[in-house]
Amino acid sequence: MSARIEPKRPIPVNKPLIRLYHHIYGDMPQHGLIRISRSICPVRFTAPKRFLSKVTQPTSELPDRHHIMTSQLSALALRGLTKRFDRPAVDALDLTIRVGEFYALLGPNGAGKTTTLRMVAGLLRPDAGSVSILGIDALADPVAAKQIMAWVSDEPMIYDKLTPLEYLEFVAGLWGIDPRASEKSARNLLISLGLEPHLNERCEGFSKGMRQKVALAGALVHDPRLIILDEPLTGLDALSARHVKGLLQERVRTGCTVIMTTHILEVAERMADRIGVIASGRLIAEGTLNELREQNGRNDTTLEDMFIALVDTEAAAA
Ligand SMILES: Nc1ncnc2c1ncn2[C@@H]1O[C@H](COP(=O)(O)OP(=O)(O)OP(=O)(O)O)[C@@H](O)[C@H]1O
Repeated sequence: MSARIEPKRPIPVNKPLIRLYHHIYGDMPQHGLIRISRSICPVRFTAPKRFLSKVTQPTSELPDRHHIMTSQLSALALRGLTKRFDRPAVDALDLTIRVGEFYALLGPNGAGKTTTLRMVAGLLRPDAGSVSILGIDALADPVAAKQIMAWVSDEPMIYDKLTPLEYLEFVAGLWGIDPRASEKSARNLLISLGLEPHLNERCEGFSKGMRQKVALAGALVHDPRLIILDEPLTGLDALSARHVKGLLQERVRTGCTVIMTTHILEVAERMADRIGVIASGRLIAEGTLNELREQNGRNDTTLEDMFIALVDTEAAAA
């Protein structure tokens, strides 16, 4: 059932909104910041100009697309990245991902994948080490890093009082993009994910898979060059998974870099240019599928067999 949002209705500040806001601005919103203004671009920020200027002002260090494609920059370089909770979760991790790669980060439960990606996305402070995103020191300049990066968590962060189109307008507004300029690409993005029949329905009635797709579309609104996804295909039906995979492959074709964690090894096998396997917070194997096969002396084996053998060997040595 379709439920249009009434114009000029204030949006209460709630948890998903706070998480989204915090992710982009690294700060907390206050009550009354957000107001729906007009039906054509219904979602507007009223107060956070000081934050908007942070994300919209061109950063001189921000590399342009041509420079990214022609330089020797890494899309992501982690050096000695370390995070400890009660024990080490990420242990002096070194990882380099090239521009334009589709990289699958694999590992058993608790290996440190999400913790690594949360540090890259600026949601968790490392105890030690460095994070460089397209040459930008993400720890020293997190706002500049976020301008060129998308983070899609395994728990979709969407504001479900809005329709998908309004949500994307809202996110575009957070990035300081004129909603009129972003409307067409937002619509196309949602359609490419199979959400056309639901463009004007409130997200609150959506299934988990539909919410995941809206969250993915929202993360791509500012045209990021590095897309980081934590388990993006879990819980998606076959058609939805195909839509998501198609969208990610399309982005890679246009020069974006994608880093994805997944437990669905067939997806990594089919889609990834390179695969990294981590266990106990350390990289234990990396390469193309064929390189991994060569390294492990298993010429015709599946990724699943290789993964299980690698993880078993690591566990036995620990
Ligand atoms: N906020 C936290 N507080 C305490 N321990 C944590 C926290 N977040 C993660 N950990 C611990 O850090 C380790 C790595 O967790 P992480 O979520 O990064 O693993 P993962 O590889 O993403 O696992 P999964 O495949 O199950 O999602 C685990 O031992 C986990 O219990």
